[in-house]
Amino acid sequence: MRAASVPSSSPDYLPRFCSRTGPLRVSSEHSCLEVKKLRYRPPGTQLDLLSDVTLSLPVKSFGLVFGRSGSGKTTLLQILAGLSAPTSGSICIQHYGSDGSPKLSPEILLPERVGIVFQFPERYFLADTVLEEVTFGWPRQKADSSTREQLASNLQYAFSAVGLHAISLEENPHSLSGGFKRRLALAVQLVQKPALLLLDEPLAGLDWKARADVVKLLKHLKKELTILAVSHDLKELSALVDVSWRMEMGGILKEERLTL
Ligand SMILES: Nc1ncnc2c1ncn2[C@@H]1O[C@H](COP(=O)(O)OP(=O)(O)OP(=O)(O)O)[C@@H](O)[C@H]1O
Repeated sequence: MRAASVPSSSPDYLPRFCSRTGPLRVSSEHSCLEVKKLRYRPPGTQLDLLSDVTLSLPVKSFGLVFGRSGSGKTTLLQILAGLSAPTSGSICIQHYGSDGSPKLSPEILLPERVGIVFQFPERYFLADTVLEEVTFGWPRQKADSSTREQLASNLQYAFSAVGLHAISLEENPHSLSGGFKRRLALAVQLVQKPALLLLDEPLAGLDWKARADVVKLLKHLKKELTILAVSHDLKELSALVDVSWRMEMGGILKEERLTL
């Protein structure tokens, strides 16, 4: 739960975040995705693509990273998704008590708990049917009954979360409309029940109707999920954004309120 705006004299240990309505703090028991001093220098280079990136995103909220092309936004998502190892720094979930102090040690966020939807995800569809696309890589014969039940329940959750019920499971993913392809790409990640969902330009390449549908869907999803998106579509996503950061050239991240 988020409390109203607090005076600047509030203790530093209370996590604050920037929103469209001004500085807010989280006042009851809560958890945050916390990225601390993340630095990334690709092996064999002398160039830091990310420089001491630090951010805090309350769970079940929507964070947005924006900034110029080439500033390092996609690199940040790739590191958070575990696709490349950071040179230094940490990525954790920290739980806080109602007094604002950390409870227990931070929980390291493992890559298997992070879902990522790349830009133009439909280009990476592999299967001939919607069902195969969502269940790609699942155990076929050897799963025991409790695993099968869990997988079925995850499938139900993912389809219901993205509103894919109207689509036949036998449909070819490539024959879906642009908006439904994007829903399918989200379902492929949601079926893994991620603790963090990363989105790279979630509206890119969609027509106005599909863009509005995806915004509506993300608004619904953020009630249950922690979402961090990278986008240039600030105006359309602004209604969803709880915290925003500008990525500057050299991979320097600064919290900054959206001004539209
Ligand atoms: N492995 C690498 N080695 C060296 N430079 C790299 C490597 N990967 C990316 N870069 C460079 O790092 C910079 C940041 O790239 P990145 O794709 O993260 O930027 P971006 O902010 O997402 O850009 P865009 O908005 O155009 O997608 C770019 O200049 C890119 O060319």
